[in-house]
Amino acid sequence: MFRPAVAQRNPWELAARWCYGFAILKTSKGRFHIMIAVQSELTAAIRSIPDYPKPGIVFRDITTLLGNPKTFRRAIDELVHPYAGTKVDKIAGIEARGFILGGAIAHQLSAGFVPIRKKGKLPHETVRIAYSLEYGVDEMEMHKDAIQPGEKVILVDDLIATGGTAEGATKLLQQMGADIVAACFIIDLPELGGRKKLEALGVKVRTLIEFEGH
Ligand SMILES: O=P(O)(O)OC[C@H]1O[C@H](OP(=O)(O)OP(=O)(O)O)[C@H](O)[C@@H]1O
Ligand SMILES: Nc1ncnc2[nH]cnc12
Repeated sequence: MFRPAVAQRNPWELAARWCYGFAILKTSKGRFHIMIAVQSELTAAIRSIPDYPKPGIVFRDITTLLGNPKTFRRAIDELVHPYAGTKVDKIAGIEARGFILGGAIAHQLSAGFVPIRKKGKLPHETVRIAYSLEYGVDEMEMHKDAIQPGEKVILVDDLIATGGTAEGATKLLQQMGADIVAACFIIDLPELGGRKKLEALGVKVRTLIEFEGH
């Protein structure tokens, strides 16, 4: 039977719904403010080094963020919170800085950790892929038995620039049949278009802060 949406509802139910909506609004607004504060804190904790490793590149050095217990914890908490309480089987970390973040995230989510390494470093049977990055080309690999088909995996690295590295890692994981929940980074260099590369492969991208330029 047709029921007008509002008129026949109990006024107490309407009031309860209104309060609930207000609470959500308040909470998300609160979270928005917290996020801006966290973003400034994380941005300030990163050291920028011009012309490293090549002229024209501003190297975004996260060692300063990692060395500060408060900002290291904040970054990990922010990367973890959307997945807290959800089932994640493995965190795949990209060598080298993705290992530091990925290990901490895996611990928080009670997930396993899978290293994606530069070629020639892993001792057992591997799958390998060539990839290009902002300042060169290389090859990366992972152990063939590191991921079982259908496992839920989060890919982690410190920074996405051209997206060549993360794209290579995504392709390796997809080859192994991983169900990639998301790819997470502290830093995005949006002008270099990495996010779009991953999204074109059907991967959700989550980043905490952005820097202009290279
Ligand atoms: O989006 P892209 O253009 O591919 O660049 C991003 C990659 O570059 C950096 O690693 P780097 O290659 O410098 O290796 P490292 O962590 O071993 O120093 C960074 O940690 C990412 O892995
Ligand atoms: N500008 C940059 N800073 C740090 N790591 C990077 N990897 C690619 N580009 C980078």
